[in-house]
Amino acid sequence: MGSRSLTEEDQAVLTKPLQPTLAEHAQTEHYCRPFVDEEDSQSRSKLQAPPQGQFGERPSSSIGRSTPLANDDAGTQREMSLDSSMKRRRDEWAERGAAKIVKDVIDPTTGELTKHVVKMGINDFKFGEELGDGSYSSVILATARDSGKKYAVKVLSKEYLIRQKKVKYVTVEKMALQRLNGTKGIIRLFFTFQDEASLYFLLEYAPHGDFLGLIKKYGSLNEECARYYASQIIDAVDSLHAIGIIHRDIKPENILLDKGLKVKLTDFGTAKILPEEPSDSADGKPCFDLYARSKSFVGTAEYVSPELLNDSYTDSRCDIWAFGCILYQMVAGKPPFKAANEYLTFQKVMKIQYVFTAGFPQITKDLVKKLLVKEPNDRLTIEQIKGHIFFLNVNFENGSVWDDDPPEIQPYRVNAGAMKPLPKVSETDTTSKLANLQLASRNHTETTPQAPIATSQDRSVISMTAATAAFNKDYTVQPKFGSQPYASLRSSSNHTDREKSQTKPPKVHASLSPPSIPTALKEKDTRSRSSDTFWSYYLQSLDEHVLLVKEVQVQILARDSGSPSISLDPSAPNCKKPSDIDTLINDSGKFDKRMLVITNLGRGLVFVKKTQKTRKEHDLQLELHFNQVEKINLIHDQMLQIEGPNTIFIACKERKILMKIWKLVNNEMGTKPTVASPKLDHKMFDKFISQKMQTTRKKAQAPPVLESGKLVNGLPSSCISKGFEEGPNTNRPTSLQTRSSSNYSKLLARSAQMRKSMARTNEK
Ligand SMILES: Nc1ncnc2c1ncn2[C@@H]1O[C@H](COP(=O)(O)OP(=O)(O)OP(=O)(O)O)[C@@H](O)[C@H]1O
Repeated sequence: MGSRSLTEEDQAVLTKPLQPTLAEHAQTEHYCRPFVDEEDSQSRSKLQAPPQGQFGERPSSSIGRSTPLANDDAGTQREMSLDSSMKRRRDEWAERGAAKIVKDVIDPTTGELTKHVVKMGINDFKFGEELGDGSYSSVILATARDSGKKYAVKVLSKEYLIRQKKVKYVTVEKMALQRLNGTKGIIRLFFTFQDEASLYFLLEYAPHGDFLGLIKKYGSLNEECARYYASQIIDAVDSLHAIGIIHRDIKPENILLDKGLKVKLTDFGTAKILPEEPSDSADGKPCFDLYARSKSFVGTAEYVSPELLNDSYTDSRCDIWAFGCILYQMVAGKPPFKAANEYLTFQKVMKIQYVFTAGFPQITKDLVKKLLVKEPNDRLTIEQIKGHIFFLNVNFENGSVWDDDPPEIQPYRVNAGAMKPLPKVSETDTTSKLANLQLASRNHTETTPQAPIATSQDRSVISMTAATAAFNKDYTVQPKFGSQPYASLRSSSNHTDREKSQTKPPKVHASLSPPSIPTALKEKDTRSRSSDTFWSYYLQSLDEHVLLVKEVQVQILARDSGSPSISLDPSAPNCKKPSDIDTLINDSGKFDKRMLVITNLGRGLVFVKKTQKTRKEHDLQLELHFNQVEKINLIHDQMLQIEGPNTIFIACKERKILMKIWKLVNNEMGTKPTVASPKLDHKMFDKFISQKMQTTRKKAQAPPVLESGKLVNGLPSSCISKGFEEGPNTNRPTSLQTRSSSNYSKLLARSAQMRKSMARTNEK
């Protein structure tokens, strides 16, 4: 490696933009003061640049990052062994690569303040621990030798940048940070310098790490903390946009916490710097087109906006989408869109497929719902966000957002206050902030989250904008049919719950204990507390997407006279929209029909209408019989595909529900049923799943594919067999631009095409 491999053009790109001009440095002179004094600077400019071994060697890291070692004895020894030509090159770089800083110096004889230009480079700092590493840089703690002040130095290997064609990101990052210098909530860039092998960004040090670390440490943040940080994040985003910069990769890892635990946005490598538009505004403020579309495939899967995936463009509203994801994550402890791999995450984002965790605070939920909206035009604007009731007591005008100390960091705990519905205001009260924001909310079109799957005509899939759940505590509801626990109903998609359900046999409750019914609903209809009314309330308050609501024919037999059965009636109409559920409820608030409801949280509910007073629901054994089922596929561990005249997909988190259905459908196909034993079922299913998982894992990042030509996660399997060879699925999401973006673009384009052609085939 080394400079010889660089073309002149590369050198020009790398050298020129990264050398701040005197004018640029003049802005930062007051920050430069700690580094040098007059005397030092003179000698320092003559100092030798670091030896090749220190900064010029190929790094051992697989991605080829260059990490400066501490300037220690080892370095001195290596320096002794340098040959003279290397020393000469290094000296040249010390001169050429140093930053020129304008510095105020008091003349000792006259006492006058004069400006001097001094050079600052690698030898002015002592390097310490690595603070973090990104996809194309390492960030190292550096201490100024003279003042002892701490800085974060972002080190980028020139060779890696060129090889990976990332030079433009560095240029963009520098330009964006220079434009933003001094903006509240943005990490400060003091200056940049370079040596033969690396580029260095001298950044303000954020000693409390990144926001992801904070969320992980506490698991989640309570509303007060979430509000405190959300107000800073949105205010920083507002400032960015006001000066024509779109971040495009906002995520918790790119939000640092400074010494006062306040927000500092960082990592502007994939930012979009907007050109200034002609403006006739009287205030003379620069004008930018924040809706100018850009086609770059940048961002991070979990925070990427749906318009980039669906329509291949983004604008400033992608930052608002990311803000919505982060707000959700603060309270829920995990991002709203997360799957086993990026492909599946994209699928969720494209379909706005997310659910609120149990007990998610109402007001925060309202804001998140209005941010995670597919159509960018329907997303709240920053102004509307600041006016949302979530920020009722936050004053964005007087600087208190940045001046106030952070509250004590506490995780979110469900509390009665958080579950209160949004306060109402009168239409006539237009003076208060509350009124404005309520009216703004009213005018805002609420977008219905879409059903997670929508590819096959045959599939009976509907989506439901769920009304707010009012589950004050996590609960386990276990309807008991006969001696066997049948379905475990859980209030959240919480992993812990799931894990528990996978390792322990399910708890058996004596009777079905209902989740708490929202007070408002209780008031609305107190006619009946019968189980069917309960279920209707329950369904309406689910924070889930209903995948299937199907009328069923029920034949209930006494326990001792054989297996009772429930069969899906293929001729019975499917519910097409959520309000259809209401049509199935009669005047006295009871279901007229028998229904099977499958939801995406694993609440595969079978509502069985009691036919005889004497018979209790929990004494029934249920079976599902699907007429003319041709084939049943376990698409992955949470989804069954049942093929036949009515092909349906059933998504369940609860494996035992899938297991039961799978087994019973198999039975319908002629396989002898095994003796129903929940334990046995679990074992069999565990075995099946672990085999499935092993095969899946072997296929690296590719989503599970069963057979070619079959739909997998809503897409033909042929679409998804390639393109995921890069990058492991780590806990810390990585930016997309660091991978081969063409893979994703191609993949998405191909899958869109396939979906279209499948839809056409279905129509025919
Ligand atoms: N100023 C700073 N102070 C403290 N730590 C920092 C600072 N800048 C960066 N870091 C740490 O280094 C990590 C990587 O930094 P950064 O995101 O700027 O690198 P990158 O190569 O641009 O990453 P990405 O993969 O997101 O593109 C951050 O997540 C953070 O933990």
